[in-house]
Amino acid sequence: MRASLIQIGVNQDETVEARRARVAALVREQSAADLVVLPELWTVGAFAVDSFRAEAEPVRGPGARTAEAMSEAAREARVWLHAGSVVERATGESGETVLYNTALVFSPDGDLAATYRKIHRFGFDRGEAALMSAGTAPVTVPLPDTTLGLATCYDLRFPELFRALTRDGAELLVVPAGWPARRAAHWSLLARARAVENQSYVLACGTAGTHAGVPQAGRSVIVDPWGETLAEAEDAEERVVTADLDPAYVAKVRADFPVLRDRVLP
Ligand SMILES: NC(=O)CCC(=O)C(=O)O
Repeated sequence: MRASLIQIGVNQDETVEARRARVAALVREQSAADLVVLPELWTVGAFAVDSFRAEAEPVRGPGARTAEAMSEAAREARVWLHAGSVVERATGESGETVLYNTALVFSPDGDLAATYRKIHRFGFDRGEAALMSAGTAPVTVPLPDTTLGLATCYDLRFPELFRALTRDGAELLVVPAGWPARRAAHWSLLARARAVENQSYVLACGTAGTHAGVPQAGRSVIVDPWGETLAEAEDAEERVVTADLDPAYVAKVRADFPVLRDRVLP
């Protein structure tokens, strides 16, 4: 199974509309892959919090511009597409507008197979944490040969989410992100840690460029269930990171070194 992460350059000299069209073309170029992954909030920029409200969009129906473009790109390339995340505009219980940081997964037929609303919002009391609502449910997505577990950026710091995904059957943990260069060391370390402790592949796709004055780490990485790095972007330029994964290797690592069996706490 071939996985390609597209480390999108997110710079504010490009309009969201132009970036959406450019990214759709990049996805279509990846027709040799089985699974393509995009980063977090690549339309607007994960740190461009002042634009979140204006760029929010539904994930289905009229006005779902990113979902529509990504569905079409997945169908044309015939790939599973984790399209990163968008600022989702939804309606709350009292009819008010609420925003979520929502990841989208499309099948090779272009169907929206799953959505995941980011559970851990970044910013402490500001930015995303103040503007967006939190998701509440871990999400796994069955593929023909494996199961994806979904997490987004800051979620990477919360091992209990990954353990819940593993309990739910995940074997490929997919983490779109807009991770800043300043904390690049944490990114690489945590991606490998989540792979080793869950004996899973980790596909962690960051952004390139600088948005809202925050230089991005890039360094998208694919780690195998033994903690070996299979492919990694060496910098924060826009590039594609590709590796061949063997879904059966997850079961082999878990059987040969059965640490998950020794869990004591739930
Ligand atoms: N967009 C994010 O979730 C950023 C997370 C981050 O900067 C960090 O965890 O450090």
